[in-house]
Order: sequence, then structure tokens, then C-alpha cells
Amino acid sequence: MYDVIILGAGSAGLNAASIFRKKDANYLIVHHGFKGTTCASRGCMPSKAFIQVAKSFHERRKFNDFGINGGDQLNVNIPHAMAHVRSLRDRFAGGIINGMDKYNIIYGQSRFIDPETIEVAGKRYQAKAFIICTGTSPSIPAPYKPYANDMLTTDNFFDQKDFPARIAVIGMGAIGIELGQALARLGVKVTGINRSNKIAGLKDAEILSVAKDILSEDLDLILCKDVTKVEKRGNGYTLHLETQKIECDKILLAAGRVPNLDGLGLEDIGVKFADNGLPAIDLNTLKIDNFSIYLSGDVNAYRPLLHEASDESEIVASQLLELKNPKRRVPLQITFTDPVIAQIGQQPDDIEEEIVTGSVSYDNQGRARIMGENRGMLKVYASKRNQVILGACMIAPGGEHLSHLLALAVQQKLTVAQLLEFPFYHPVLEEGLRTALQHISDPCRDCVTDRLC
Ligand SMILES: Cc1cc2nc3c(=O)[nH]c(=O)nc-3n(C[C@H](O)[C@H](O)[C@H](O)COP(=O)(O)OP(=O)(O)OC[C@H]3O[C@@H](n4cnc5c(N)ncnc54)[C@H](O)[C@@H]3O)c2cc1C
Ligand SMILES: NC(=O)c1ccc[n+]([C@@H]2O[C@H](COP(=O)([O-])OP(=O)(O)OC[C@H]3O[C@@H](n4cnc5c(N)ncnc54)[C@H](O)[C@@H]3O)[C@@H](O)[C@H]2O)c1
Repeated sequence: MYDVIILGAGSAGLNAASIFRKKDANYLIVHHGFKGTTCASRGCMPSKAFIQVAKSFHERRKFNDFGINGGDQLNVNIPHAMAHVRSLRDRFAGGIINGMDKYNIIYGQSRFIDPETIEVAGKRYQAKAFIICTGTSPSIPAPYKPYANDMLTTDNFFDQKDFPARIAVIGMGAIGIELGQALARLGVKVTGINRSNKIAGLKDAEILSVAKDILSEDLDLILCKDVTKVEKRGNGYTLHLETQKIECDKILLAAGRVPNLDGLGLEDIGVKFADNGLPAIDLNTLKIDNFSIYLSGDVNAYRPLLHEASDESEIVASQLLELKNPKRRVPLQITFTDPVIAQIGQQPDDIEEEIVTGSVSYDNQGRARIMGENRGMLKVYASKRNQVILGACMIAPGGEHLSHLLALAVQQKLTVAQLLEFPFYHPVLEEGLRTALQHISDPCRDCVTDRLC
């Protein structure tokens, strides 16, 4: 009998395995499907490589203003760019695949026989505990199912050698808006369709509105509308919405992801499923009811992000190895659009106490203007009672760095005054944050002015 069997050698599973391996525990990984983790081979890494190419190409738009000639003549060689993305992807994924041999690992689809036993390729394996780390797969909504084999998803997107002239992107969550904007900047006519009035899951209506305006410069956004019918026409498709039709050559599905639980037989051993179709887990322990079975990483659909997947494996491993239980970190979600969208800590609708909000527009922020990236908005939410910083939201240049500074402030429960005690250099994008904080500490200040220099 093993101490623990881990299902899935993705980021969560391999991280859990490395903890058990270091502790000399009697563990086994059972892996099924592609090797090399979603993050490295189909997710974070190739998508950021693709976005970087698009961002670099887009820089040419500033060149005339900067006095640099010839920007208009630049062009992008998509097959070459995609080969570059794949070479980075293969390097990242290759490192992980090469390292898999050091683990006690077998391959095949598992099925629970009872809460302590699984069967893989006709052989039974028993363990005191199981960690299900099987991740997610792209969702294929009903109207697209007849053409599933021809759909682009992130499972095949980075293997494309070239892209057609018009692509409809279904879903404007993190994946859809990141890849949609990048495709548009590489010359594809992109229509982004989202069923709800959301982009990248933004909860702040004002930032959402700013984001819509900025991102509409690159792609056509159709929000709050549903595709009722998909029709194949020659080499392309017609998407029928309630009051309009969209013609496109290809469809990229980015309409969410489905946890990989099929075939595990959890229902047969008495696991109860919640309204969201997933096994009900305690979010502190990630444990299913009275079973010694845990769901870690994207498969539990709680915070489907890489750093959370790693943390969740530590949360589970620490319980099984009776180690100190790590605390959950402050929520931090970054979407790599240009400018970056980020949500940090609690958002206004989740906050139960009265709040004060400080905001700053980046439209006239000094350093952003120098960079030719002066667009966006940042909002900071603080407790009205004691001005402790509770959360923030932005679409702002340098947002991936600003959001880390704000996550630190939220996690350390800093007040607005305490954060303002730190130095803010001049001229930097962080001075915008300073202005937003001053907007809270001194509401009479003009919130759009930067420091005088
Ligand atoms: C396009 C894209 C971009 C992303 N960008 C970012 C980003 O910038 N930042 C960020 O933080 N996150 C990002 N993510 C999310 C991030 O990739 C995930 O949070 C992370 O990969 C989750 O790791 P995991 O271990 O839960 O799942 P995975 O890494 O998917 O691992 C699950 C593994 O289990 C295997 N498996 C499936 N079924 C079974 C079974 N029955 N038995 C055994 N094994 C099985 C699968 O083959 C897979 O290898 C992105 C995701 C995508 C798709
Ligand atoms: N930068 C990052 O950290 C990053 C980047 C990409 C992905 N991810 C992770 O991957 C996860 C999955 O990303 P995702 O973008 O696929 O999912 P998502 O759940 O974030 O967004 C899916 C979007 O599709 C919409 N939608 C659903 N069904 C639809 C339909 N039939 N027609 C039109 N719109 C529809 C939803 O309203 C939602 O806005 C994310 O939750 C995120 O955690 C993170």
C-alpha cells in the first residue's frame, strides 16, 4: 500500500511528487495524456511567447512619433514567429519531460475501485490517500461540437504554422483576450465574442469600461451576446448571433475549461457532486468529504492559476506529511493584455465593509506618456474604517509589476499611509499608484495629476 497516489503529472502533481520524494514517502504518480504540463506546453509559456512577438511588432506604431523611420515597412513572418514560439515551448516543456524519470511514475488511465484502490491497465494499486491533479481541458460549447476537429483551442493553437485572415475568438476570459489581442496585432481580423458582459473576468465596472475602449482598438468586441448557430461555409464559418452574423475563416474556442474527471469513477465509489458538477471539497483542505481523496490544481476550478496549483499541492502534502500548513496567498490574477489587466485581493462586490476608493488614470501619467503607453486606469480599495488596503484593479502599463507591489501591500495588511511611507522614484509608472493612494488619504487632491517636476 502506497502512502499516496498522485493522479496527473502536471504542475500540481509534479510539485506534490517532489515534496513526497524529498520526504522519502512511499508515493506513486499515475499519469495519462500529454507530457510536459499545461503551463509549459499549452498554456502560460507558449502564450506569453506568442504575446511577446505581437507586442514587439506593435511597438512599430510608436516609431514615427519617436523619429524612427521605416516602421511602416516592417512585416511579421508568422511561420517564423510560430517556429520561435514552439522552440521556446519545447525548451520549457522538454526540461519538465526530461525530469519526469526521477519520479516513481506509471502511465495509463486510472479508475477508482473503492476509496483506497485504483485500477490502471488491469492492475490494482492501493494507497492511504489520493491526490487528483488531472487539470482541465478546453470546453467545446454545443454549437461548435459538430466541427470540434476543426476548432482551434490552446491544445493545437501553438502548433499552427500560419493563421487565416479572419478568426472569431469565442470567450473573452484570460485566454481569449490575451490570444485575441495578440492575433489582431499580428494582422488577423479578430472578432471576440463573450456571452457575458465581461473581459478577463473584470469585476470593477469602471475598469471594465476602460478596458473595453482600449482593447476595441485592436479587435471587434461583441459582449453579452450568444452564438446560437454555427454554419460551415466553404473554408470558413458563419456565426449566427441574435441580431447579426459574423463571417470568419477559423474559430478559436476560449470559452472556459472543463476539469478532467471523466473515467475516474468517483461517482461509483460514492463521491457526491456539488451544483457546479464537481466533487464538493473543503476549500481549506481540498479534501472530498470523508474520503482521503484531494483535488489539487486546476481540476478543483477554485483558482486555476499556476502559482495556486503549486501552493495547493503544498497544502495537501503538508496535511498528509503532518507539516506546517501553508497559508493561502492573497488572490492575484494578471492577464497579459497590453496594457495589462490585473485584479488583486478583494474586489468591491466581495468586500463586506464600507470602502474608500482611490483611482488614477494613466492617460496623462508622466512615465507612461514618455513610453507612448499612456492609457489605462488603476483603482485601489481600502477599508473606510482604518484605510487598510483590501484590493486593487487595473488595466495599466507595467501592471504585472504594479500588481505585485499591491499584492504585497494587501497581504501585509498595509494601510494607505504605510504604503505612502515607501519611496516612489521619479519618473516611474508606480507614481500613478502613489496618486491613487493620495486620492484616498487626501480626497481633495486632483486624482489625475502626477508629481510636479
Ligand atoms: C493558454 C493558457 C495560458 C495560461 N496562462 C497562465 C499564466 O500566464 N499564468 C498562470 O498563472 N496560469 C496560466 N494558465 C493556467 C495554468 O496553466 C494552470 O493553472 C496550470 O497549468 C494548472 O496545473 P495543473 O497541474 O492543475 O494541471 P496540468 O498542468 O494541466 O496537469 C494535469 C495533467 O494531468 C493529466 N491527466 C489528465 N487526466 C488524467 C488522468 N485521468 N489520470 C492521470 N493524469 C491525467 C494531463 O495530461 C495533464 O498532464 C494558463 C492556461 C492556459 C490554458
Ligand atoms: N494570464 C493568466 O494568468 C492566464 C491566461 C490564460 C488562462 N489562464 C487561466 O486559464 C483559465 C481558463 O481560461 P479561459 O479564458 O478559457 O476561461 P475563463 O473561464 O477565464 O473565461 C471564459 C470566458 O468565456 C465566456 N464563455 C463561456 N461560454 C461561452 C460561449 N458559449 N460563448 C461565448 N462566451 C462564452 C465566459 O463568459 C468567460 O468570460 C482561466 O480561468 C485562467 O485561470 C490564466
